[in-house]
Amino acid sequence: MRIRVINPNTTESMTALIAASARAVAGPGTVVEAVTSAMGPASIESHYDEALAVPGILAALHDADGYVLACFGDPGLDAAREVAAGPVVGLAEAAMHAATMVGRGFSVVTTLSRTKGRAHDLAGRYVAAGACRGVHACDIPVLDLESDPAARKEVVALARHALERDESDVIVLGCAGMADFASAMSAELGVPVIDGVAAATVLVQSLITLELRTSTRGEYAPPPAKRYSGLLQPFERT
Ligand SMILES: NC(=O)NC1=NC(=O)NC1=O
Repeated sequence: MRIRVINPNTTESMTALIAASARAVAGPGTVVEAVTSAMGPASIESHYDEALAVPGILAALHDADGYVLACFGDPGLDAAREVAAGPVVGLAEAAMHAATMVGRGFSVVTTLSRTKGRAHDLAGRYVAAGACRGVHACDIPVLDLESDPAARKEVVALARHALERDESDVIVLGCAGMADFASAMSAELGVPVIDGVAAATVLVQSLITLELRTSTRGEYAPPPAKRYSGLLQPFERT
């Protein structure tokens, strides 16, 4: 099977990080193709960035049996499900569901404080009330996670604080850029630390194995044919 892992930002080095995390959990019969969005923001740290990341995501939804949206804000997830010919899973969706299966309450450790509301909104959509005990931001910009040597230590310290403050028992990493922190953090903290890239890859792989794809019966039916003009003209559907 082929899983296309889409980095919705335009930073190639993050795509490489994401690819490594996805490939580490892919099964023997699974080919992971990681792609970088051809257009949009260098990183996604606001509603504006999320909005401008969606066209690049939609343009990448082809040539695979299933798709991972490799950004913790799950940008464009519902739109992607209307057009993709295979299952589509977001990082937050996968990580939060996995967290509820290995603990009673999880804390999210994410990047900028301004993205905390989005994480709360997604938790409200994906998991039962009370499952997400808190969302904490390290206020390290997404692209600095890779370049700042102190970043991992700060994220670990914040996760330790979150576990105590929230009385939670699982950590969800709130950014694809933290993917390579998960296993070392789990060993250091003694709790499950969930990387959404790995979780989403395994979930998409499972859905494909179960021969499950997004239902086209109702809300996720293909969009009605219509004209799109200007820069979005290539998205025209006939
Ligand atoms: N909460 C986040 O930092 N989300 C993200 N922004 C990106 O560019 N990739 C992410 O995963």
